[in-house]
Amino acid sequence: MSSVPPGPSVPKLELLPAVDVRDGQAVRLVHGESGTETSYGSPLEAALAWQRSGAEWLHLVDLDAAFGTGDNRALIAEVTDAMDIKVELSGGIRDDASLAAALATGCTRVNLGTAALESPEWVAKIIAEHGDRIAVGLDVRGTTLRGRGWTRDGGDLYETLARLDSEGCARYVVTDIAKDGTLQGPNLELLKNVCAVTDKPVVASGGVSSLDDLRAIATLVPEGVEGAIVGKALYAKAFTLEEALAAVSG
Ligand SMILES: O=C(O)c1ccccc1NCC(=O)[C@H](O)[C@H](O)COP(=O)(O)O
Repeated sequence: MSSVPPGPSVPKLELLPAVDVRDGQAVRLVHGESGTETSYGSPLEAALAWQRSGAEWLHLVDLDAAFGTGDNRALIAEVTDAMDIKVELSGGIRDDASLAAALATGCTRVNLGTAALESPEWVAKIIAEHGDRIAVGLDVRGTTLRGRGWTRDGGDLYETLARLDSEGCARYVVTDIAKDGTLQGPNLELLKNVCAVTDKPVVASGGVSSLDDLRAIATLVPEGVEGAIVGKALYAKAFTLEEALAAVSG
């Protein structure tokens, strides 16, 4: 009787299936641009489906809050409450009120973007207060950070990273906007470059299109990549979440 040899093993990579919410619907954008939405129905149904498939994390984004076109706060709280898994919340968390609402959902951590660029003193304060519950999203075009729903330039990636590191930021979520929602593969070079200048864990985001992309990201675990967010590829059924989890289970 023949047996199938195991494939090449890669280090375990955390996977964070994404639910991005716009106007009450689960959507995916291209390059994070407002107006490029493809709708995938109920955010709660999408999140429950990822949980049923074995996800340990959910990456949940309030796009309206990120763009400043309103918010989906009640729905985000409902989805988070329905999860038995860890939840990372992103989108429009920029002041005490939005932070308090996000943390009150019981999410595991929040992901700050614009605030890290525009309100450095406040961000230093909340990093000191909340430690590991605060991650910072470093969303870049080239090496220029983008804030306000990725619509405005917000400074240099490496200068900002050095500042946040010195303030004790626990984790970074790194997105190459040019890749986001495009199924063109992750920017591995960017991930390596960020890992080279920080000892803090990095979560990769944007562009994952295949199981091989996930395996390629997993090869960067020894350099500091901890996880990968997967959005469009799951909605487009490029692979199943079960397959993805098996591919990078270590
Ligand atoms: O996270 C944000 O705050 C945000 C703001 C504005 C536009 C997009 C934003 N997030 C997008 C995501 O986090 C995606 O879910 C993630 O990058 C997945 O990308 P992909 O796998 O390429 O669909």
